[in-house]
Amino acid sequence: MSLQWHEFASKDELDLNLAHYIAAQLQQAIAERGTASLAVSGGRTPAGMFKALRASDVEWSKVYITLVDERWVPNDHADSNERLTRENLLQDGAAAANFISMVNDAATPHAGLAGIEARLSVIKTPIDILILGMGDDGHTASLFPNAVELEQACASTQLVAAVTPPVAPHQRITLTLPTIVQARNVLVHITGTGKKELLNTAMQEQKAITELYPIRRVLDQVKSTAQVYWTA
Ligand SMILES: O=C1O[C@H](COP(=O)(O)O)[C@@H](O)[C@H](O)[C@H]1O
Repeated sequence: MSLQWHEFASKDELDLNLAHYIAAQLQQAIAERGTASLAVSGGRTPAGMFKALRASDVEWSKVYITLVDERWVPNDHADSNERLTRENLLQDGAAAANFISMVNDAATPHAGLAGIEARLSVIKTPIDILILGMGDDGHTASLFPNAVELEQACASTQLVAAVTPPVAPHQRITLTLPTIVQARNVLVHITGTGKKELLNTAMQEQKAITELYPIRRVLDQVKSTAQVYWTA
């Protein structure tokens, strides 16, 4: 496993550079394979990058977009990663992209899982570009430390798994670790000195640490060189 760091002087600079890179990768995938697949994270970090990306010159109708993970809430809920993506990325030219939602009408993600798995079959794997965030507890996607479903989600042969975060709100659905690490291009998008320190801690060579932080488990198994996009 190797990590390539890109550091920026401001959030605007990070958002523009990351969006520019993703747009170029999407166009390259379209040129090579006819379509491109993109999996995006939610949370507080990506909105600015989404706005920059939607302004990029990409053949959006050839792009298939899904989420890295979703909170099990209606898609117009304030905490919905789909709502964040629709409001900030799937606008203007990018509205032509094909979006695959990660929620359905089932009462729980466990009950809805088979339907979401089937729906995601339109996404070609390995996913071309996959953008990870990281929480303050070292979770990435919705692979949470100490979640009862964590080991299953890290070993599953399925695309998605249902997860119950021990502390964070809402049950979740997440791409499984094997789905994530097979992606052609894995990007980690984080901001703040706390997250930089946390990621450096998670990457230390101690077995207890490797097992503690899901971000480490993922980055240890990524097939390509993962790239970190960071600003203070
Ligand atoms: O709950 C989630 O958290 C992580 C990190 O979010 P952030 O607000 O700290 O940027 C995010 O990557 C994930 O998609 C989301 O569901």
